[in-house]
Amino acid sequence: MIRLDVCKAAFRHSLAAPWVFEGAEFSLSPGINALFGPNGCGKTTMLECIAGIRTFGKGDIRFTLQDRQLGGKRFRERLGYVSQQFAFYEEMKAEHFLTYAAEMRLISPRLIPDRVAEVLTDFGLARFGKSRIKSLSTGQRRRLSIAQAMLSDPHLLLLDEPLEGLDLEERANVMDLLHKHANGCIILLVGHMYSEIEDWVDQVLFMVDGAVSGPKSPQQWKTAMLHEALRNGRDANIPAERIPTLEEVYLEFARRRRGDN
Ligand SMILES: Nc1ncnc2c1ncn2[C@@H]1O[C@H](COP(=O)(O)OP(=O)(O)OP(=O)(O)O)[C@@H](O)[C@H]1O
Repeated sequence: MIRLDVCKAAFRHSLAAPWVFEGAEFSLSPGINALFGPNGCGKTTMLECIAGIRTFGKGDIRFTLQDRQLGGKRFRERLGYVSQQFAFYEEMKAEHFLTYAAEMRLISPRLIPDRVAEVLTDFGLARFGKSRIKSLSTGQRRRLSIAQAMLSDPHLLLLDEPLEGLDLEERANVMDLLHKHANGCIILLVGHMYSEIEDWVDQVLFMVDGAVSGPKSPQQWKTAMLHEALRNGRDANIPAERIPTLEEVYLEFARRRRGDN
């Protein structure tokens, strides 16, 4: 059993600042989980707090792996994190970069060459192992950034806008790769590609005005919104003649959350 619980979590940048989010409470299990919300609502901050880069002002996380709660070093060993502005050593060749990243993770030296070859192949980069990072395309770089996070086979993978700047085909490639690794790993990604990635996404969280709602599957979000629209005599801004898209559900959810009727 693998599970991440975020318990009554809150964050603010200083004692004088307002809470970015407060009372956030949700549980995630293996699969692809997406955290959606408007610019500046606190998605990156939430990932950084879960990763331990920032500290919650209130609340906590619990990470459970096979009935054992892991914290500190043991938690970090199970964690992969790719930030929005992932920094590379541009002059390094891709395989040297991965070897270096594996050494930093204290992977046993005798296992490193095979593991590096494995992730290069897994992420469709086998023929770019000897290429300098500065010569890779945006999509190849993005795949390399996720590949380095997968080196230690994490059970929790946090990805900040992993599809940013990628073309349609590359976005599908990255989502396919994530789907392949989602069995036995909690993947939490943040971004703005709602309907476009919903076929790959198992659970969705919405973050609006400092509160987190969900997780629910895209289907559950749609059903919930349709039920609510029926209950309220269809005052909702969602179509009557077809199943709403995830974008429409989110926009309606945000409108209601803000009391903007
Ligand atoms: N170092 C900082 N000091 C003060 N406020 C900050 C700092 N970093 C971010 N913020 C504020 O915290 C809030 C949350 O920012 P965050 O980057 O988490 O949002 P986001 O939802 O990831 O946004 P986006 O979708 O644009 O990436 C924003 O209002 C932002 O202006």
